[in-house]
Formats: sequence, structure tokens, C-alpha cells
Amino acid sequence: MRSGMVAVVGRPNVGKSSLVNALVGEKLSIVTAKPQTTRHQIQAVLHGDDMQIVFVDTPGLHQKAKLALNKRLNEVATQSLEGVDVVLFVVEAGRLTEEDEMVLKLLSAVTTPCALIINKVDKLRDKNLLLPFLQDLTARRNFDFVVPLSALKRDNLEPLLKELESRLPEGPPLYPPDQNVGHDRRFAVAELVREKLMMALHEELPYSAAVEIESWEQEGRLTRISAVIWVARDSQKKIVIGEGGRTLKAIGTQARRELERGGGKVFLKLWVRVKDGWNDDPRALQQFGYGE
Ligand SMILES: Nc1nc2c(ncn2[C@@H]2O[C@H](COP(=O)(O)OP(=O)(O)OP(=O)(O)O)[C@@H](O)[C@H]2O)c(=O)[nH]1
Repeated sequence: MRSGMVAVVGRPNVGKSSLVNALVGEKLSIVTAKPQTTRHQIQAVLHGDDMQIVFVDTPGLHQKAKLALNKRLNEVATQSLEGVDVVLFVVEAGRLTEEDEMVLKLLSAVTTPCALIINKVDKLRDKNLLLPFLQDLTARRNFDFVVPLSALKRDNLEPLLKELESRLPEGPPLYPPDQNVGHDRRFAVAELVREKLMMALHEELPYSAAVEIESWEQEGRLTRISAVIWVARDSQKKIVIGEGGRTLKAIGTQARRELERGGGKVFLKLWVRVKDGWNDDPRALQQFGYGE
């Protein structure tokens, strides 16, 4: 058995989340309610037969604009990258920006094995450009390995997994195999809808709305989710639906967009129902996932 931590770094929009989702195979591997270590936020866990990969986020790398300026943030990011087994530096094929350069610069201080992942090769019209692009980057840093791939098309993921497997230390899994993936994913989606609801209503309904996932069906790349927004009073139902259904529609659209970011299509159907005083009812709380 091998297991270890892998950090995925790169500028915004290069496809880091898409890559992790493609590798873990969970279209909707949303990150709430996942365990957290002191220095790393767990993004997703890949449970293989004889390997476990814990993908982590890098604190410090998220304050993107400040990256070049803030020494402290660089230190935080560097330290956290020193604590993992492999770093995946993700870039977009054929496109290197100033932000990529900043991340590369930050990586120069990191001694952890580091791989160059050239994502979105499917977007590259002229495949002949790949080699000079790759050569340009490998001239700047000694990468431990290089994998061109497409997270979106799930192209060339296998070589990356093989490389990772050979580099992870031998040892027991860091996390117990997740037997409640279904429940976790449902809870994560419910929380996402709730977050959009709270944003749409500007906290007009704090604590009096709960979201329950009623059904969940997977049809190939399409996920059909039906969710109920439970409110405590009739007047609140009107607020959530909004004039001509506008508020509810906006909530649904925002949640759906976020769910689709990892690829695949999502049909999200939202309903609003009233359960008088649900937020005082322990059984209702349990039903909505807020119980012990
Ligand atoms: N054509 C193509 N598009 C991709 C590929 N991988 C990701 N994308 C798209 O690139 C966009 C950004 O992908 P994300 O996975 O959200 O990128 P990210 O690096 O996690 O972005 P941040 O969360 O902002 O840091 C999305 O529209 C993806 O669908 C790929 O292999 N090919």
C-alpha cells in the first residue's frame, strides 16, 4: 500500500479542480465537511486498491493578486508545499502568463518533487506547438516528470496516476476509506444550495431555511438532483421563491453552475416547502443533516 499527499498548484483557471475531479472520479467532489489538517485543506481523496492519494489545497496561493508582493504568503505557501509528497504544477497548453511565472518562481524555493502538468491539450489546435512549449518550461526548472493531458476529456490521466503511485511513500492509508461518499456528496450539494440561498436573500432568513436532497440520479455525464428548501413559515416561502420565481431560479442557476465546474451536466430542480417551526424540531434537524 502507498499513500501520500499531493498538492495541485497553478494560476486560476488552468483546470486544477477539473483535474482533481477527473482523477478522483467524483464529478461533484465538493469540499465541505472534509477533514482538515493544520497546514493543509483536504480537497479530495482518491481511494485506490493499493494506493491512496490525498489532494490538498495550498493556503497562501489563493490570495492571487498579492502573490508577488506578500512575502509572508509566499512563506506560507512554500512551507505547505514542503509538507507534501508531490507537487503538481498545472499550466495550460500553449499559454503561459505572468501569474504562471509567479507560481513557478514560488516553486523555485520548494524542494518537494514537482511535476509539470500541461492541461487542456485538447484546446491546442496545432499539436506541434506542444513540444516547444514543454521544452521552454522544462528549461526553467528541473521537473521530476511531465504529463500533457486533458482533464476535461480525461485524456492521458493514467500515466499521471502511475507516476504518482511510484512516488508516494509506502504506508497505510492516511484516511479511512470513505464509506459515506453518497451522504457526503448529498450534504455538500445541500450546503451549496443553502449558501446560494443565503447569498440571494442577504441573510433575510438566517437559520430558518434548510435544504434536503430529495433525489439524485446519475445518467452518464448528467446528474439529476432534486432538492427541497424547507422554510418555517408561509411568508418565508414567498421570499425564497421571489417575484415570478426569480429568486429561486437565480439560486438554482448559481448552484448548478458551480456544480458543473468540474465537468459534466447537472439538472438541479429546487422546490420550496413549509414545515412549521422545523428549526425547533430535533427530528427535522436530523432529517436535514444538522443532527449529531
Ligand atoms: N478545453 C479544456 N478545458 C478545461 C480542461 N480542464 C479544465 N477546463 C476548463 O477550464 C476552466 C477552469 O477549470 P477549473 O478546474 O475551475 O480551474 P481551476 O484551476 O481549479 O480554477 P480556480 O479554482 O479559479 O483556481 C473550466 O471552464 C474547465 O471546464 C481541459 O482539459 N480542456
